Order: sequence, then C-alpha cells, then structure tokens
Amino acid sequence: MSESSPAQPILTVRGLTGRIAGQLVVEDVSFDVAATGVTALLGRNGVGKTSTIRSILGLIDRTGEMSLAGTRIDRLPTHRIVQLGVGYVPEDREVFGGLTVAENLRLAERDRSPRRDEVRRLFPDLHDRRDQRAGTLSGGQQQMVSLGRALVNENRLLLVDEPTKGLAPKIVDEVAVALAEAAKTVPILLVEQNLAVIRALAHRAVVLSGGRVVYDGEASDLLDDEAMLRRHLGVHDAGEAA
Ligand SMILES: Nc1ncnc2c1ncn2[C@@H]1O[C@H](COP(=O)(O)OP(=O)(O)OP(=O)(O)O)[C@@H](O)[C@H]1O
Repeated sequence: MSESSPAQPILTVRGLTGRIAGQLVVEDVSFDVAATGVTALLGRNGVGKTSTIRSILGLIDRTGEMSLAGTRIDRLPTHRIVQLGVGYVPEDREVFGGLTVAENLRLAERDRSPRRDEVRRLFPDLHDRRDQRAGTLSGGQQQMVSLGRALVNENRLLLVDEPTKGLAPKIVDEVAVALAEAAKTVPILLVEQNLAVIRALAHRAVVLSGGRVVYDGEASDLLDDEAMLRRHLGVHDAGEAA
C-alpha cells in the first residue's frame, strides 16, 4: 500500500536509533505522526529531538523502521526522502545570507509548479523584502524565509525544528499563525519549547525523556498534566508554561 487514508499516520517510526560519531543520541524511539495537523515532539534540552528529526531525514546514522504513507524510508538517502515530499525547516534556519530573499526561495523550488502565491500570502513581508540580502534580515524574518523555502513545495510532511527559538513574542505569534495556516494543508512534526505555541497548534504530542518516548497522546491531556510537564519538560506550572 503506498497511500495513506486520513486515519492512518503519515509517518510511522519504529525502533529508531540514531548515532553521532558512534555515540547513541536516539535510543529505540517509536511514535507516529498524524496524517493531519501538528504533532509536537517535546522533551528537555539535549534529549534528542533534533537528532530524531535528523535521523528521520537520514542526516545521521540510524537504524529502525520508518514509513512515509506506507513507503519505507529508513534505507533511503536524504535527497530521496526529500523527493518523496518531506520538507525540513532546521533549527538554525540555514538561509543563504549572501543571497536575496527571492534567491533563497527560488533555490528551494523543487516542484514544476512552485507555490509562490501561497508563500506570498503567508509571508507578505518577504515579498516586500524580496531584494534584501537574507543575512541582513532579523531572526524572525529569516525564520519566515526558512518556512517559505519549505512551503514553496508541495510536501506530504513537514519537519519543523524550534521555529520560535530566540524570537520576540510578537514574532513568535506570527510564526505560530503561519504554521497554523500551513498545517491546514500539510501535516507537521514540530519540535517546540514554547508550550503556549504547542497549546495553540498541536493535536498530538510525543515526549522524549532519556532518549525514549515517555508520552504519546493528545497534546491537551499532556498540557493539563502538571506532574508530567514537571517531570519530563521541567515546567513548574502548566498555566504559565510558556
Ligand atoms: N554533532 C554532534 N556531536 C556530538 N554529539 C552531538 C552532536 N549533536 C548532538 N549531539 C548530542 O546528542 C544529544 C541530543 O542532542 P539533540 O540536539 O538531538 O537534542 P535536543 O533535544 O534537540 O536538544 P535542544 O532542545 O537543546 O535543541 C545531546 O547529548 C547532544 O550533545
């Protein structure tokens, strides 16, 4: 079976183990990413969230079984996984600082009919700044470029790593709105520390602790469970979690 029905997860991860320079950074992790909406991947600093995403993409050595809409991807190289429709918005944004906004977006285009109008609708500010060099943009604007680069292609799944990190509250809101819009058309696996953003966006949540999955369920149940938040995310009060 190569297509998924709405009820089936878009991505299944089973027994995923990741290594960097021989060192275990992801240990026997299993979870699903829902076929619609936002699935949050949470956990304390250094627990292996970024490494999990990079393992899915084949950017670090990994073993285990992973399927995208029924197609095994665990033995595929990164470029094949991307071609299958997995978009990646990395933690450090990775824009080309010496190129303009327009050039950054153009370089990311993979499809015959890139979704330029959609990116323009989501990020009108980028259109206004299309001739500005990306290296001179603010952190928030660079994050918009990074998101725009992923959204210009039609993807089956987006992997988004800490998109609001280090951004001012107003910009965090803008990024969250853009992600909510994007999630209407593509399922997202979102690594995010800001629990207010998780509360606003995520339906499902997966929590890693000690490199393993300790919660996999409804995001709202997790966010209402103060003991769980305290134990696994180091948050003291669910009400002021953000
Ligand atoms: N290039 C690397 N070389 C060696 N160890 C690494 C490397 N990258 C990550 N690690 C280690 O792997 C573990 C998991 O790191 P990872 O970045 O995946 O965690 P994370 O949950 O995303 O953390 P954070 O929330 O702080 O971004 C950490 O112990 C980290 O020190």
